[in-house]
Amino acid sequence: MSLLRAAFVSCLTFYFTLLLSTALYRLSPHHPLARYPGPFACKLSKFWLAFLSLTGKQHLYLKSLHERYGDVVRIGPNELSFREPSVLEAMLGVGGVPKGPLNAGRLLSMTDLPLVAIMDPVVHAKRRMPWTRAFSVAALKEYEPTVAQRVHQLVQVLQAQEKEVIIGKFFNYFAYDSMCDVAFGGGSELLRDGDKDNVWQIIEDALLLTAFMSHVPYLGLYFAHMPIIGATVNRLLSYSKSLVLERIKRGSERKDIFHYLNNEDRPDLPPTPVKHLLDDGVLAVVAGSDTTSSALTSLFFCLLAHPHVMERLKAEIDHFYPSGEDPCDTRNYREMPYLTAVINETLRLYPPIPSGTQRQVPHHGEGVMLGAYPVPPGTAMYLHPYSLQRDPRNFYPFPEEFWPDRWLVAAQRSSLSEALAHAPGVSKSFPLDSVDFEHNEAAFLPFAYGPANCVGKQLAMLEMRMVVCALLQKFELRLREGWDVHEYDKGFLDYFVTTRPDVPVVLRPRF
Ligand code: HEM
Repeated sequence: MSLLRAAFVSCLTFYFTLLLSTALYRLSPHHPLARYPGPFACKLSKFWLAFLSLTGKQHLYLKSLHERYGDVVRIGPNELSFREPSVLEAMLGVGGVPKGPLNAGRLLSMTDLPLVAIMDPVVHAKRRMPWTRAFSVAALKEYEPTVAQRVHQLVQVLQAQEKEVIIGKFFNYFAYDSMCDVAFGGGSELLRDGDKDNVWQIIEDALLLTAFMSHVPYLGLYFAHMPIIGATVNRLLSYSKSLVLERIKRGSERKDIFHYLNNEDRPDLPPTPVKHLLDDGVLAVVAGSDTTSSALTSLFFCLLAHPHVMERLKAEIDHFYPSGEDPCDTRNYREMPYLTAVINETLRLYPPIPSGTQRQVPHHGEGVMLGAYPVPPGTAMYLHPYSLQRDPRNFYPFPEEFWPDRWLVAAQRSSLSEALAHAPGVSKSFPLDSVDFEHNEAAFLPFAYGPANCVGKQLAMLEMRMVVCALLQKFELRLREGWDVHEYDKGFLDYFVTTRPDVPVVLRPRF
Protein backbone atom coordinates (compact mmCIF):
# COMPACT_ATOMS: atom_id res chain seq x y z
CA MET A 1 0.00 0.00 0.00
CA SER A 2 2.71 2.43 1.00
CA LEU A 3 4.65 1.44 -2.13
CA LEU A 4 1.61 2.32 -4.26
CA ARG A 5 1.22 5.60 -2.45
CA ALA A 6 4.89 6.40 -2.92
CA ALA A 7 4.57 5.66 -6.68
CA PHE A 8 1.49 7.89 -6.90
CA VAL A 9 3.16 10.76 -5.07
CA SER A 10 6.32 10.54 -7.22
CA CYS A 11 4.22 10.48 -10.36
CA LEU A 12 2.29 13.53 -9.19
CA THR A 13 5.49 15.33 -8.22
CA PHE A 14 7.06 14.49 -11.57
CA TYR A 15 4.15 15.84 -13.60
CA PHE A 16 3.69 18.88 -11.37
CA THR A 17 7.40 19.76 -11.72
CA LEU A 18 7.21 19.17 -15.48
CA LEU A 19 4.20 21.45 -15.85
CA LEU A 20 5.65 24.10 -13.60
CA SER A 21 9.01 24.18 -15.34
CA THR A 22 7.31 24.27 -18.78
CA ALA A 23 5.14 27.16 -17.63
CA LEU A 24 8.11 29.04 -16.16
CA TYR A 25 10.15 28.50 -19.31
CA ARG A 26 7.32 29.77 -21.53
CA LEU A 27 6.99 32.91 -19.44
CA SER A 28 10.72 33.44 -18.98
CA PRO A 29 12.95 35.89 -20.90
CA HIS A 30 14.89 32.83 -22.17
CA HIS A 31 12.03 31.60 -24.34
CA PRO A 32 12.86 32.17 -28.05
CA LEU A 33 9.64 34.22 -28.49
CA ALA A 34 10.18 36.29 -25.33
CA ARG A 35 10.83 39.43 -27.40
CA TYR A 36 7.24 39.41 -28.70
CA PRO A 37 4.50 40.89 -26.49
CA GLY A 38 1.22 39.13 -25.80
CA PRO A 39 -1.20 38.25 -23.03
CA PHE A 40 -0.03 36.08 -20.16
CA ALA A 41 -2.62 33.35 -20.86
CA CYS A 42 -1.54 33.02 -24.50
CA LYS A 43 2.13 32.71 -23.57
CA LEU A 44 1.31 30.09 -20.98
CA SER A 45 -0.81 27.67 -22.99
CA LYS A 46 -2.46 27.09 -26.34
CA PHE A 47 -5.62 26.04 -24.49
CA TRP A 48 -6.53 29.69 -23.88
CA LEU A 49 -7.00 30.41 -27.59
CA ALA A 50 -8.49 26.94 -28.17
CA PHE A 51 -11.28 27.65 -25.66
CA LEU A 52 -11.70 31.19 -26.91
CA SER A 53 -12.17 29.92 -30.46
CA LEU A 54 -15.29 28.09 -29.25
CA THR A 55 -16.96 31.48 -28.77
CA GLY A 56 -16.52 32.29 -32.47
CA LYS A 57 -14.81 35.55 -31.52
CA GLN A 58 -11.22 34.67 -32.35
CA HIS A 59 -11.12 37.24 -35.19
CA LEU A 60 -12.20 40.04 -32.82
CA TYR A 61 -9.87 38.85 -30.08
CA LEU A 62 -6.81 38.79 -32.35
CA LYS A 63 -7.71 42.22 -33.73
CA SER A 64 -7.99 43.60 -30.20
CA LEU A 65 -4.61 42.05 -29.31
CA HIS A 66 -3.00 43.81 -32.27
CA GLU A 67 -4.58 47.09 -31.21
CA ARG A 68 -3.16 46.61 -27.74
CA TYR A 69 0.25 45.01 -28.35
CA GLY A 70 1.24 46.07 -31.88
CA ASP A 71 1.87 44.42 -35.24
CA VAL A 72 3.38 41.17 -33.97
CA VAL A 73 1.71 39.46 -31.03
CA ARG A 74 2.51 36.21 -29.25
CA ILE A 75 -0.78 34.32 -29.31
CA GLY A 76 0.48 30.95 -28.09
CA PRO A 77 3.58 29.62 -26.36
CA ASN A 78 5.05 29.02 -29.82
CA GLU A 79 2.75 31.05 -32.05
CA LEU A 80 2.64 34.58 -33.45
CA SER A 81 0.02 36.69 -35.19
CA PHE A 82 1.22 39.33 -37.66
CA ARG A 83 -0.60 42.49 -38.73
CA GLU A 84 2.25 43.52 -40.97
CA PRO A 85 1.75 43.43 -44.76
CA SER A 86 5.48 43.80 -45.40
CA VAL A 87 6.03 40.13 -44.39
CA LEU A 88 3.55 38.89 -47.01
CA GLU A 89 6.10 37.62 -49.54
CA ALA A 90 8.47 36.13 -46.96
CA MET A 91 5.67 34.31 -45.18
CA LEU A 92 3.19 33.31 -47.91
CA GLY A 93 5.13 33.82 -51.16
CA VAL A 94 7.22 31.35 -53.18
CA GLY A 95 9.82 29.75 -50.90
CA GLY A 96 7.97 31.16 -47.87
CA VAL A 97 7.01 29.37 -44.69
CA PRO A 98 5.31 25.92 -45.02
CA LYS A 99 1.75 25.33 -43.85
CA GLY A 100 1.19 24.64 -40.15
CA PRO A 101 -0.74 21.77 -38.55
CA LEU A 102 -4.01 23.76 -38.14
CA ASN A 103 -5.91 21.97 -40.90
CA ALA A 104 -4.58 18.55 -39.95
CA GLY A 105 -5.90 19.28 -36.44
CA ARG A 106 -9.31 20.09 -37.84
CA LEU A 107 -9.41 16.80 -39.70
CA LEU A 108 -8.36 14.80 -36.61
CA SER A 109 -5.67 13.08 -38.65
CA MET A 110 -2.05 13.51 -39.62
CA THR A 111 -2.21 11.07 -42.53
CA ASP A 112 -5.50 11.35 -44.47
CA LEU A 113 -4.82 14.89 -45.57
CA PRO A 114 -6.35 16.87 -48.44
CA LEU A 115 -4.34 19.48 -50.35
CA VAL A 116 -5.12 22.32 -47.95
CA ALA A 117 -3.62 20.48 -44.97
CA ILE A 118 -0.39 19.18 -46.53
CA MET A 119 2.53 20.69 -44.67
CA ASP A 120 5.48 19.51 -46.75
CA PRO A 121 5.85 22.15 -49.52
CA VAL A 122 7.25 19.66 -52.05
CA VAL A 123 4.40 17.18 -51.53
CA HIS A 124 1.92 20.08 -51.53
CA ALA A 125 3.23 21.49 -54.83
CA LYS A 126 2.95 18.07 -56.49
CA ARG A 127 -0.56 17.47 -55.20
CA ARG A 128 -1.63 20.95 -56.32
CA MET A 129 -0.75 20.32 -59.99
CA PRO A 130 -4.09 18.73 -61.01
CA TRP A 131 -5.93 21.38 -58.99
CA THR A 132 -4.15 24.08 -61.00
CA ARG A 133 -5.27 22.37 -64.24
CA ALA A 134 -8.81 22.13 -62.85
CA PHE A 135 -8.90 25.92 -62.42
CA SER A 136 -7.17 27.00 -65.62
CA VAL A 137 -8.94 29.67 -67.69
CA ALA A 138 -10.12 27.00 -70.17
CA ALA A 139 -11.42 24.69 -67.43
CA LEU A 140 -13.29 27.56 -65.75
CA LYS A 141 -14.95 28.45 -69.04
CA GLU A 142 -16.33 24.91 -69.19
CA TYR A 143 -17.86 25.22 -65.70
CA GLU A 144 -19.75 28.41 -66.63
CA PRO A 145 -22.93 26.79 -68.05
CA THR A 146 -23.12 24.47 -65.03
CA VAL A 147 -22.96 27.35 -62.56
CA ALA A 148 -25.35 29.43 -64.67
CA GLN A 149 -27.93 26.64 -64.59
CA ARG A 150 -27.84 26.62 -60.79
CA VAL A 151 -28.12 30.43 -60.66
CA HIS A 152 -31.26 30.28 -62.81
CA GLN A 153 -32.61 27.58 -60.52
CA LEU A 154 -31.85 29.77 -57.48
CA VAL A 155 -33.87 32.61 -59.05
CA GLN A 156 -36.81 30.26 -59.72
CA VAL A 157 -36.74 28.87 -56.19
CA LEU A 158 -36.69 32.39 -54.73
CA GLN A 159 -39.53 33.44 -57.03
CA ALA A 160 -41.59 30.62 -55.57
CA GLN A 161 -41.08 31.79 -51.97
CA GLU A 162 -43.74 33.81 -50.26
CA LYS A 163 -43.22 36.90 -48.15
CA GLU A 164 -39.76 36.81 -46.63
CA VAL A 165 -36.79 34.45 -46.91
CA ILE A 166 -33.66 33.75 -44.89
CA ILE A 167 -31.41 34.51 -47.80
CA GLY A 168 -28.31 32.71 -46.47
CA LYS A 169 -30.14 29.37 -46.44
CA PHE A 170 -30.68 29.59 -50.19
CA PHE A 171 -27.07 30.61 -50.76
CA ASN A 172 -26.03 27.52 -48.80
CA TYR A 173 -28.16 25.34 -51.04
CA PHE A 174 -26.97 27.05 -54.20
CA ALA A 175 -23.28 26.91 -53.22
CA TYR A 176 -23.43 23.25 -52.24
CA ASP A 177 -25.37 22.10 -55.31
CA SER A 178 -23.19 24.03 -57.72
CA MET A 179 -20.00 22.85 -56.02
CA CYS A 180 -21.13 19.22 -56.32
CA ASP A 181 -21.91 19.85 -60.01
CA VAL A 182 -18.57 21.47 -60.72
CA ALA A 183 -16.58 19.01 -58.62
CA PHE A 184 -18.32 15.72 -59.43
CA GLY A 185 -20.77 16.40 -62.24
CA GLY A 186 -23.74 16.36 -59.80
CA GLY A 187 -24.84 14.55 -56.66
CA SER A 188 -26.77 17.16 -54.69
CA GLU A 189 -30.23 18.69 -55.12
CA LEU A 190 -30.74 20.90 -52.07
CA LEU A 191 -32.33 23.69 -54.11
CA ARG A 192 -34.88 21.23 -55.45
CA ASP A 193 -35.50 18.99 -52.44
CA GLY A 194 -34.40 21.05 -49.43
CA ASP A 195 -31.77 19.86 -46.94
CA LYS A 196 -33.33 16.49 -46.08
CA ASP A 197 -30.01 14.93 -45.05
CA ASN A 198 -29.06 17.91 -42.87
CA VAL A 199 -25.90 18.47 -44.87
CA TRP A 200 -25.48 22.03 -43.62
CA GLN A 201 -26.01 21.04 -40.01
CA ILE A 202 -23.27 18.43 -40.46
CA ILE A 203 -20.91 21.06 -41.93
CA GLU A 204 -21.62 23.57 -39.16
CA ASP A 205 -21.32 21.03 -36.32
CA ALA A 206 -17.99 19.86 -37.68
CA LEU A 207 -16.73 23.44 -37.99
CA LEU A 208 -17.54 24.27 -34.40
CA LEU A 209 -15.81 21.23 -32.96
CA THR A 210 -12.77 21.48 -35.16
CA ALA A 211 -12.22 25.17 -34.33
CA PHE A 212 -10.95 23.96 -30.95
CA MET A 213 -8.88 21.15 -32.42
CA SER A 214 -7.12 23.42 -34.89
CA HIS A 215 -5.28 24.96 -31.93
CA VAL A 216 -4.24 21.68 -30.35
CA PRO A 217 -3.76 19.44 -33.41
CA TYR A 218 -1.90 16.72 -31.50
CA LEU A 219 -5.08 16.12 -29.48
CA GLY A 220 -7.06 15.52 -32.65
CA LEU A 221 -5.62 12.02 -32.93
CA TYR A 222 -7.10 11.13 -29.52
CA PHE A 223 -10.31 13.10 -29.92
CA ALA A 224 -10.99 11.23 -33.15
CA HIS A 225 -11.83 8.22 -30.95
CA MET A 226 -14.30 10.12 -28.78
CA PRO A 227 -17.88 9.34 -29.79
CA ILE A 228 -19.30 12.88 -30.21
CA ILE A 229 -16.27 14.52 -31.80
CA GLY A 230 -15.12 11.61 -33.96
CA ALA A 231 -18.67 10.89 -35.10
CA THR A 232 -19.40 14.52 -36.04
CA VAL A 233 -16.28 14.91 -38.17
CA ASN A 234 -16.67 11.44 -39.65
CA ARG A 235 -20.26 12.18 -40.66
CA LEU A 236 -18.97 15.07 -42.77
CA LEU A 237 -16.08 13.07 -44.19
CA SER A 238 -18.13 10.01 -45.04
CA TYR A 239 -20.91 12.08 -46.63
CA SER A 240 -18.40 13.83 -48.91
CA LYS A 241 -16.55 10.58 -49.61
CA SER A 242 -19.77 8.96 -50.77
CA LEU A 243 -20.05 11.71 -53.42
CA VAL A 244 -16.57 10.82 -54.67
CA LEU A 245 -17.31 7.10 -54.78
CA GLU A 246 -20.53 7.75 -56.71
CA ARG A 247 -18.61 9.89 -59.20
CA ILE A 248 -16.02 7.14 -59.69
CA LYS A 249 -18.84 4.66 -60.36
CA ARG A 250 -20.89 6.98 -62.53
CA GLY A 251 -18.19 8.67 -64.61
CA SER A 252 -19.11 12.04 -66.07
CA GLU A 253 -20.06 13.40 -69.45
CA ARG A 254 -18.74 16.83 -68.55
CA LYS A 255 -15.29 17.92 -67.51
CA ASP A 256 -15.58 18.47 -63.78
CA ILE A 257 -12.85 19.13 -61.19
CA PHE A 258 -12.66 15.41 -60.60
CA HIS A 259 -11.75 14.93 -64.28
CA TYR A 260 -8.47 16.71 -63.53
CA LEU A 261 -7.88 15.36 -60.03
CA ASN A 262 -8.22 11.84 -61.45
CA ASN A 263 -5.79 12.67 -64.28
CA GLU A 264 -8.52 11.88 -66.82
CA ASP A 265 -7.11 14.79 -68.85
CA ARG A 266 -3.61 13.32 -68.73
CA PRO A 267 -3.71 9.64 -69.70
CA ASP A 268 0.10 9.78 -69.87
CA LEU A 269 0.19 10.16 -66.07
CA PRO A 270 -0.40 7.26 -63.65
CA PRO A 271 -3.93 7.12 -62.17
CA THR A 272 -4.38 9.09 -58.97
CA PRO A 273 -4.55 6.93 -55.81
CA VAL A 274 -8.20 6.61 -54.68
CA LYS A 275 -7.18 7.74 -51.20
CA HIS A 276 -6.03 11.10 -52.58
CA LEU A 277 -9.26 11.41 -54.53
CA LEU A 278 -11.32 10.79 -51.42
CA ASP A 279 -9.36 13.28 -49.32
CA ASP A 280 -9.41 16.00 -51.98
CA GLY A 281 -13.04 15.35 -52.90
CA VAL A 282 -14.08 16.33 -49.38
CA LEU A 283 -11.99 19.46 -49.70
CA ALA A 284 -13.56 20.48 -53.02
CA VAL A 285 -17.06 20.46 -51.62
CA VAL A 286 -16.44 21.95 -48.19
CA ALA A 287 -13.80 24.55 -49.19
CA GLY A 288 -15.86 25.63 -52.16
CA SER A 289 -19.37 25.85 -50.72
CA ASP A 290 -19.23 27.22 -47.17
CA THR A 291 -16.83 30.02 -48.09
CA THR A 292 -18.80 31.13 -51.15
CA SER A 293 -22.08 31.03 -49.26
CA SER A 294 -20.55 33.09 -46.44
CA ALA A 295 -19.32 35.69 -48.95
CA LEU A 296 -22.71 35.88 -50.69
CA THR A 297 -24.60 36.27 -47.43
CA SER A 298 -22.29 39.06 -46.27
CA LEU A 299 -22.50 40.72 -49.66
CA PHE A 300 -26.29 40.84 -49.68
CA PHE A 301 -26.32 41.97 -46.07
CA CYS A 302 -24.00 44.87 -47.01
CA LEU A 303 -26.17 45.80 -49.98
CA LEU A 304 -29.37 45.64 -47.97
CA ALA A 305 -27.87 47.71 -45.18
CA HIS A 306 -26.67 50.29 -47.74
CA PRO A 307 -29.57 50.80 -50.16
CA HIS A 308 -27.77 53.63 -52.01
CA VAL A 309 -24.99 51.17 -52.93
CA MET A 310 -27.57 48.61 -54.04
CA GLU A 311 -29.23 51.21 -56.30
CA ARG A 312 -25.91 52.14 -57.94
CA LEU A 313 -25.03 48.50 -58.47
CA LYS A 314 -28.49 47.84 -59.90
CA ALA A 315 -27.94 50.69 -62.38
CA GLU A 316 -24.67 49.09 -63.53
CA ILE A 317 -26.37 45.70 -63.87
CA ASP A 318 -29.37 47.19 -65.70
CA HIS A 319 -26.99 48.83 -68.15
CA PHE A 320 -25.43 45.51 -69.17
CA TYR A 321 -28.34 43.17 -68.44
CA PRO A 322 -31.68 44.89 -69.03
CA SER A 323 -34.72 42.67 -68.66
CA GLY A 324 -34.51 39.81 -71.16
CA GLU A 325 -30.68 39.67 -71.23
CA ASP A 326 -28.99 36.71 -69.55
CA PRO A 327 -27.26 37.96 -66.36
CA CYS A 328 -25.07 34.84 -66.39
CA ASP A 329 -23.47 35.78 -69.69
CA THR A 330 -19.98 36.47 -68.38
CA ARG A 331 -18.80 38.65 -71.27
CA ASN A 332 -19.59 41.92 -69.51
CA TYR A 333 -18.30 41.14 -66.03
CA ARG A 334 -14.85 42.63 -66.66
CA GLU A 335 -16.52 45.90 -67.65
CA MET A 336 -18.39 46.16 -64.37
CA PRO A 337 -16.02 47.88 -61.93
CA TYR A 338 -18.68 48.66 -59.34
CA LEU A 339 -19.67 44.99 -59.12
CA THR A 340 -16.04 44.03 -58.50
CA ALA A 341 -15.72 46.87 -55.99
CA VAL A 342 -18.77 45.66 -54.05
CA ILE A 343 -17.43 42.09 -53.94
CA ASN A 344 -13.97 43.21 -52.83
CA GLU A 345 -15.33 45.56 -50.20
CA THR A 346 -17.47 42.74 -48.78
CA LEU A 347 -14.48 40.39 -48.64
CA ARG A 348 -12.43 43.14 -46.98
CA LEU A 349 -14.91 43.68 -44.15
CA TYR A 350 -16.25 40.13 -43.89
CA PRO A 351 -13.58 37.67 -45.07
CA PRO A 352 -15.13 34.17 -44.99
CA ILE A 353 -11.92 32.85 -43.36
CA PRO A 354 -11.24 35.84 -41.07
CA SER A 355 -8.19 34.47 -39.30
CA GLY A 356 -6.56 33.05 -42.43
CA THR A 357 -4.53 29.90 -42.40
CA GLN A 358 -1.48 28.99 -40.46
CA ARG A 359 2.16 28.64 -41.42
CA GLN A 360 4.90 27.04 -39.33
CA VAL A 361 8.69 27.33 -39.46
CA PRO A 362 10.11 23.76 -39.66
CA HIS A 363 11.32 22.40 -36.33
CA HIS A 364 14.66 21.39 -37.79
CA GLY A 365 16.67 24.26 -39.14
CA GLU A 366 17.63 27.78 -38.38
CA GLY A 367 14.42 29.72 -38.22
CA VAL A 368 13.58 32.54 -40.62
CA MET A 369 13.69 36.31 -40.85
CA LEU A 370 10.32 37.82 -41.77
CA GLY A 371 11.34 41.37 -42.64
CA ALA A 372 12.78 42.71 -39.41
CA TYR A 373 11.32 39.91 -37.30
CA PRO A 374 13.40 36.85 -36.40
CA VAL A 375 11.22 33.76 -36.04
CA PRO A 376 12.73 30.67 -34.41
CA PRO A 377 12.22 27.04 -35.59
CA GLY A 378 8.89 25.46 -34.71
CA THR A 379 7.00 28.78 -34.50
CA ALA A 380 3.50 28.77 -35.97
CA MET A 381 2.03 31.99 -37.32
CA TYR A 382 -0.85 33.80 -38.98
CA LEU A 383 -0.92 36.86 -41.19
CA HIS A 384 -4.25 37.93 -39.78
CA PRO A 385 -6.63 39.10 -42.56
CA TYR A 386 -9.36 40.46 -40.31
CA SER A 387 -6.90 42.80 -38.53
CA LEU A 388 -5.04 43.80 -41.69
CA GLN A 389 -8.14 44.52 -43.71
CA ARG A 390 -9.61 46.88 -41.11
CA ASP A 391 -6.36 48.63 -40.24
CA PRO A 392 -6.59 52.37 -41.08
CA ARG A 393 -2.96 52.29 -42.21
CA ASN A 394 -4.02 49.94 -45.03
CA PHE A 395 -7.51 51.16 -45.90
CA TYR A 396 -8.45 54.76 -45.21
CA PRO A 397 -10.82 56.57 -44.78
CA PHE A 398 -13.67 54.55 -43.26
CA PRO A 399 -11.61 51.41 -42.52
CA GLU A 400 -14.48 49.80 -40.58
CA GLU A 401 -17.23 50.79 -43.01
CA PHE A 402 -18.65 49.54 -46.26
CA TRP A 403 -17.40 51.95 -48.93
CA PRO A 404 -16.96 50.15 -52.29
CA ASP A 405 -15.82 53.40 -53.91
CA ARG A 406 -12.36 52.98 -52.39
CA TRP A 407 -11.72 50.25 -54.98
CA LEU A 408 -12.70 52.60 -57.82
CA VAL A 409 -10.30 55.27 -56.57
CA ALA A 410 -7.50 52.69 -56.28
CA ALA A 411 -8.18 51.51 -59.85
CA GLN A 412 -8.23 55.16 -61.00
CA ARG A 413 -11.83 54.84 -62.16
CA SER A 414 -13.02 57.57 -59.81
CA SER A 415 -11.55 60.67 -58.23
CA LEU A 416 -11.31 60.76 -54.46
CA SER A 417 -13.73 63.67 -54.16
CA GLU A 418 -16.29 61.87 -56.34
CA ALA A 419 -15.87 58.75 -54.22
CA LEU A 420 -16.21 60.68 -50.98
CA ALA A 421 -19.52 62.05 -52.17
CA HIS A 422 -20.78 58.44 -51.92
CA ALA A 423 -19.15 57.77 -48.56
CA PRO A 424 -21.11 56.53 -45.57
CA GLY A 425 -22.50 59.36 -43.43
CA VAL A 426 -20.20 62.09 -44.77
CA SER A 427 -21.42 65.38 -43.42
CA LYS A 428 -20.86 68.77 -45.05
CA SER A 429 -18.17 69.51 -42.45
CA PHE A 430 -16.02 66.53 -43.60
CA PRO A 431 -12.74 67.90 -45.01
CA LEU A 432 -13.23 66.50 -48.52
CA ASP A 433 -10.15 68.21 -49.94
CA SER A 434 -7.65 67.28 -47.29
CA VAL A 435 -8.50 63.66 -46.51
CA ASP A 436 -5.73 61.05 -46.93
CA PHE A 437 -6.37 57.95 -48.98
CA GLU A 438 -4.71 54.62 -48.17
CA HIS A 439 -5.25 51.47 -50.16
CA ASN A 440 -2.78 48.64 -49.63
CA GLU A 441 -3.72 45.52 -51.54
CA ALA A 442 -0.86 43.60 -49.91
CA ALA A 443 -3.13 43.75 -46.87
CA PHE A 444 -6.14 42.30 -48.71
CA LEU A 445 -5.99 38.56 -48.16
CA PRO A 446 -9.43 36.90 -48.30
CA PHE A 447 -8.01 34.22 -50.62
CA ALA A 448 -4.55 34.21 -48.98
CA TYR A 449 -1.52 34.57 -51.23
CA GLY A 450 1.24 32.62 -52.94
CA PRO A 451 1.67 29.00 -54.03
CA ALA A 452 -0.78 27.68 -51.43
CA ASN A 453 -3.43 30.37 -51.86
CA CYS A 454 -7.06 29.62 -52.70
CA VAL A 455 -6.96 27.71 -55.95
CA GLY A 456 -10.73 28.20 -56.40
CA LYS A 457 -10.67 32.02 -56.25
CA GLN A 458 -11.79 32.60 -59.85
CA LEU A 459 -14.64 30.10 -59.52
CA ALA A 460 -15.79 31.85 -56.36
CA MET A 461 -15.67 35.24 -58.14
CA LEU A 462 -17.65 33.79 -61.05
CA GLU A 463 -20.35 32.40 -58.75
CA MET A 464 -20.64 35.67 -56.84
CA ARG A 465 -20.86 37.79 -60.00
CA MET A 466 -23.53 35.55 -61.51
CA VAL A 467 -25.67 35.44 -58.37
CA VAL A 468 -25.49 39.19 -57.76
CA CYS A 469 -26.33 40.07 -61.38
CA ALA A 470 -29.21 37.58 -61.52
CA LEU A 471 -30.79 38.53 -58.20
CA LEU A 472 -30.55 42.29 -58.71
CA GLN A 473 -31.87 41.98 -62.24
CA LYS A 474 -34.89 40.00 -61.09
CA PHE A 475 -35.81 41.27 -57.61
CA GLU A 476 -36.37 44.31 -55.45
CA LEU A 477 -34.89 43.31 -52.11
CA ARG A 478 -35.22 44.85 -48.67
CA LEU A 479 -34.53 43.82 -45.10
CA ARG A 480 -37.45 42.88 -42.86
CA GLU A 481 -38.90 46.07 -41.37
CA GLY A 482 -37.33 46.68 -37.96
CA TRP A 483 -34.53 44.09 -38.27
CA ASP A 484 -31.51 45.47 -36.45
CA VAL A 485 -28.50 45.58 -38.80
CA HIS A 486 -26.16 45.21 -35.82
CA GLU A 487 -27.33 41.62 -35.56
CA TYR A 488 -25.06 40.75 -38.46
CA ASP A 489 -21.77 41.52 -36.76
CA LYS A 490 -22.97 39.75 -33.62
CA GLY A 491 -23.68 36.56 -35.52
CA PHE A 492 -20.69 36.70 -37.88
CA LEU A 493 -18.60 34.18 -35.99
CA ASP A 494 -15.14 32.83 -36.71
CA TYR A 495 -15.14 29.03 -36.65
CA PHE A 496 -12.36 29.02 -39.27
CA VAL A 497 -15.02 29.60 -41.94
CA THR A 498 -17.57 32.00 -40.49
CA THR A 499 -21.08 31.19 -39.47
CA ARG A 500 -23.45 34.01 -40.29
CA PRO A 501 -26.73 35.07 -38.77
CA ASP A 502 -30.11 34.71 -40.43
CA VAL A 503 -30.74 37.74 -42.65
CA PRO A 504 -34.49 38.09 -43.25
CA VAL A 505 -35.14 39.51 -46.71
CA VAL A 506 -38.35 40.53 -48.41
CA LEU A 507 -38.25 39.89 -52.17
CA ARG A 508 -40.50 41.36 -54.84
CA PRO A 509 -40.18 40.57 -58.56
CA ARG A 510 -38.99 43.61 -60.56
CA PHE A 511 -40.74 42.91 -63.80
C1 HEM B 1 -15.30 33.42 -51.39
C2 HEM B 1 -14.95 32.17 -51.48
C3 HEM B 1 -13.63 31.61 -51.01
C4 HEM B 1 -12.73 32.09 -50.11
C5 HEM B 1 -12.81 33.41 -49.34
C6 HEM B 1 -11.64 31.14 -50.02
C7 HEM B 1 -10.53 31.30 -49.21
C8 HEM B 1 -9.51 30.38 -49.10
C9 HEM B 1 -8.38 30.51 -48.23
C10 HEM B 1 -8.10 31.68 -47.30
C11 HEM B 1 -7.61 29.41 -48.40
C12 HEM B 1 -6.34 29.05 -47.62
C13 HEM B 1 -5.10 29.28 -48.40
C14 HEM B 1 -3.86 29.07 -47.55
O1 HEM B 1 -3.70 28.04 -46.90
O2 HEM B 1 -3.06 29.98 -47.53
C15 HEM B 1 -8.24 28.58 -49.38
C16 HEM B 1 -7.74 27.38 -49.84
C17 HEM B 1 -8.36 26.59 -50.77
N1 HEM B 1 -9.55 26.85 -51.41
FE1 HEM B 1 -10.68 28.52 -51.22
N2 HEM B 1 -11.90 30.10 -50.85
C18 HEM B 1 -13.10 30.34 -51.50
C19 HEM B 1 -13.71 29.56 -52.45
C20 HEM B 1 -13.19 28.38 -52.95
C21 HEM B 1 -13.80 27.61 -54.01
C22 HEM B 1 -15.09 27.95 -54.80
C23 HEM B 1 -13.03 26.50 -54.18
C24 HEM B 1 -13.30 25.41 -55.18
C25 HEM B 1 -13.10 24.15 -54.96
C26 HEM B 1 -11.92 26.59 -53.23
C27 HEM B 1 -10.91 25.66 -53.08
C28 HEM B 1 -9.82 25.81 -52.25
C29 HEM B 1 -8.76 24.82 -52.16
C30 HEM B 1 -8.67 23.52 -52.94
C31 HEM B 1 -7.83 25.32 -51.24
C32 HEM B 1 -6.51 24.68 -50.82
C33 HEM B 1 -5.38 25.32 -51.63
C34 HEM B 1 -4.01 24.80 -51.27
O3 HEM B 1 -3.78 24.41 -50.12
O4 HEM B 1 -3.14 24.80 -52.15
N3 HEM B 1 -12.06 27.75 -52.51
N4 HEM B 1 -9.40 29.19 -49.79
